[in-house]
Amino acid sequence: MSAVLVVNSGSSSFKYQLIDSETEKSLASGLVERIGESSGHTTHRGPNGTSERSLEIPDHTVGFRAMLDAFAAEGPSLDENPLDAVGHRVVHGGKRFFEPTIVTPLVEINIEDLSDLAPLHNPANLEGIRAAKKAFPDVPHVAVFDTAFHQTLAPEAYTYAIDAELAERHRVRRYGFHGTSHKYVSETAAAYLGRPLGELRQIVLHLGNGASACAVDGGRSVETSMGMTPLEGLVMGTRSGDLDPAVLIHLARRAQLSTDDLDELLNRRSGLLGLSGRGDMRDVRRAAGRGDDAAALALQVTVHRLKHYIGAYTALLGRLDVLTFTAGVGENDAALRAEVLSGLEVLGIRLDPERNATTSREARVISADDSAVTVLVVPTNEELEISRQSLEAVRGATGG
Ligand SMILES: Nc1ncnc2c1ncn2[C@@H]1O[C@H](COP(=O)(O)OP(=O)(O)O)[C@@H](O)[C@H]1O
Ligand SMILES: CC(=O)OP(=O)(O)O
Ligand SMILES: [Mg+2]
Repeated sequence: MSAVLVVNSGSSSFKYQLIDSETEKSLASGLVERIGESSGHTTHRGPNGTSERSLEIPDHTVGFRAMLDAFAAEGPSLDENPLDAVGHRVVHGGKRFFEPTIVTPLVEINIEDLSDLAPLHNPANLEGIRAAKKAFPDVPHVAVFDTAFHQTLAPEAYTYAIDAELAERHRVRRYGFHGTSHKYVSETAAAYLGRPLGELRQIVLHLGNGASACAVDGGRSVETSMGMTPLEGLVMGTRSGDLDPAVLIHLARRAQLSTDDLDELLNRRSGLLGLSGRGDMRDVRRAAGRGDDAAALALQVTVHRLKHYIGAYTALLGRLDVLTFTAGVGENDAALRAEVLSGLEVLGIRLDPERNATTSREARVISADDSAVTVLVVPTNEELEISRQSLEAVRGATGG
């Protein structure tokens, strides 16, 4: 059996999955967490169940080694499942990368060059690539970019209304992110409903630690809420999402915040964390349930912003057929889904409370039978999509 190893690196963690190249079955998956802290943690799910270890993981190279140790100790054996490719999630591909791309030294330089446009993500993605190349020097490594799916945005959607020449020189425009997830989820939604992708107008809400909305017309991304960087748009775990750009100017002048301070503030100390002191939605919800006003407001701001985007994207699409929730919060937080959709009957959206409250790991309908818009929960699987695209790239390169 041959397989694809997929690495989804974040700033302080990475997720991985070993996926059978023929059957697409997940042979193993896991998570390496708290990289850079003194007490790192690995979770590995293989053929013998789940195993966990705590150890110091100073960087991604050590983290990658810890993952290989878990494969060696718990299986499945990487010798018995030779790798066709290692697929890497890379968040920012700029204007250059639209396709899954075999990683060469030049590609690495380009990914590094885009780091200032995705400071939480691209440096970590690159560290993961370098660690993986050291461990598997003879296997093709493929980068799959979050930005790729949004290459179909029209100029009026990707252009910011600032000095055109300055914007061009500094690559300032909307790129959009979570594209691998938006693509996978919108295609899965159409297949699940047995309706032609080309005829559907969809909104996908990817609500994880990072969060973004995407309007998908006939399978093409036509608008998305993240912008030049993964900071714009929805309220996220630690990121602010939308705000008046003059807030930055004001804080620079009045609170003497430097550009690095502002970067840190908006990317790492805002969103749910900034509003309520907690960046994890489960903690925010628990606190709100106990009567914590700051947590309740954080939820209200999150919900208000989501309604705003659903309305705007329905208008842009001209009609809405399918609305899908995905990622950690979208898949699991039934209360949030109900809050977001309440009052949206004007758009033809009617939730079925019982269907919404059901927990499941499968794609499912949560709208009422008389809802004009079909509302779904579809678990995302960025790793599966990356493995598919990695195999395509490798087979394309070898003409196989
Ligand atoms: N049962 C749940 N209810 C609410 N939120 C949840 C639940 N389970 C997970 N989450 C949220 O999902 C988020 C992580 O989502 P995920 O898609 O894994 O994000 P990322 O890939 O960005 O790390 C966490 O911040 C957590 O708040
Ligand atoms: C692009 C992005 O925000 O990714 P994540 O949600 O994994 O942080
Ligand atoms: Mg994610």
